[in-house]
Amino acid sequence: MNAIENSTDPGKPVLELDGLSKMFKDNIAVDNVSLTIPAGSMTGLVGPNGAGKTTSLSMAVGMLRPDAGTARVCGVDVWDNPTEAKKHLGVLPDGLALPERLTGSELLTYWGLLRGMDRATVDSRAKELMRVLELEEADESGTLVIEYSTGMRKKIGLATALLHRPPVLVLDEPYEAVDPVSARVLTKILRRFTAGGGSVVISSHVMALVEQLCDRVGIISNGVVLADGTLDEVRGEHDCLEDTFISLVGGRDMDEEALAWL
Ligand SMILES: Nc1ncnc2c1ncn2[C@@H]1O[C@H](COP(=O)(O)OP(=O)(O)OP(=O)(O)O)[C@@H](O)[C@H]1O
Repeated sequence: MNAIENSTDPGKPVLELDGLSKMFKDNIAVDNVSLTIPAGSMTGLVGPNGAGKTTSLSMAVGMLRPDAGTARVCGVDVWDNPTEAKKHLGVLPDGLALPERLTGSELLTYWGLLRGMDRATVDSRAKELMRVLELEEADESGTLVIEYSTGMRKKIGLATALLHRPPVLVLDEPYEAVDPVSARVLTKILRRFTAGGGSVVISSHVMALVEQLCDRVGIISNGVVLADGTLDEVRGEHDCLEDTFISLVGGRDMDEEALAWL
């Protein structure tokens, strides 16, 4: 597979979330979320803690069954046809569920073969990913994934998402715990990926990062999408995304009396 086979007509919807909803007991975590992600775009999903970002993304990629609504990737329903849908997806979930008693490159080999990739392609891509993501040294010293730091786990998770070069990447907080040098590398990788026709959805709390990286943004709060569109559309007349975010989500300050014992 190469970038051409995996790219889609620019602007064509590649990820379509329609009316996704999820309740945990009596808590409405996600309430009728609909989002359309066009090919070649980089979309940032932002929202306060507990807003429903992870729940929405988990339903979008077939990791959590919605109570209602549908998710389609490249036209394939994620729940009706999960095997086909997952071929089009690279996913960095919140918290990795990976075999951990392997080195990074062993994990990538296992992952690639499981996805039906040929051995030579898996080997060369795994080697390159390990080098670019600066995990090579850990690999050479035989470090197992279970011994990785939080940031290293994030990077190996990204490598598994990228390995089969899917057309759509869904990454839950990919920059969290990643050092600044690796963050730059990651930005380069994601930019190259979208320049080649790929589409990316990331969740993040860092408005400046989303503003710098993404061309589209969705703001979610209490399980509801409050705004979505191009960065300019969502920012509207505000100077920056953070101002839009606070005006929609509501800012709150700590009252002077709180934590007086500190
Ligand atoms: N497995 C679960 N069981 C019960 N409640 C859950 C579960 N997962 C999430 N929730 C609840 O669903 C709501 C949305 O959580 P979610 O993790 O999607 O938010 P988030 O926007 O990703 O938050 P954060 O930015 O803090 O990671 C929260 O109220 C959370 O407590």
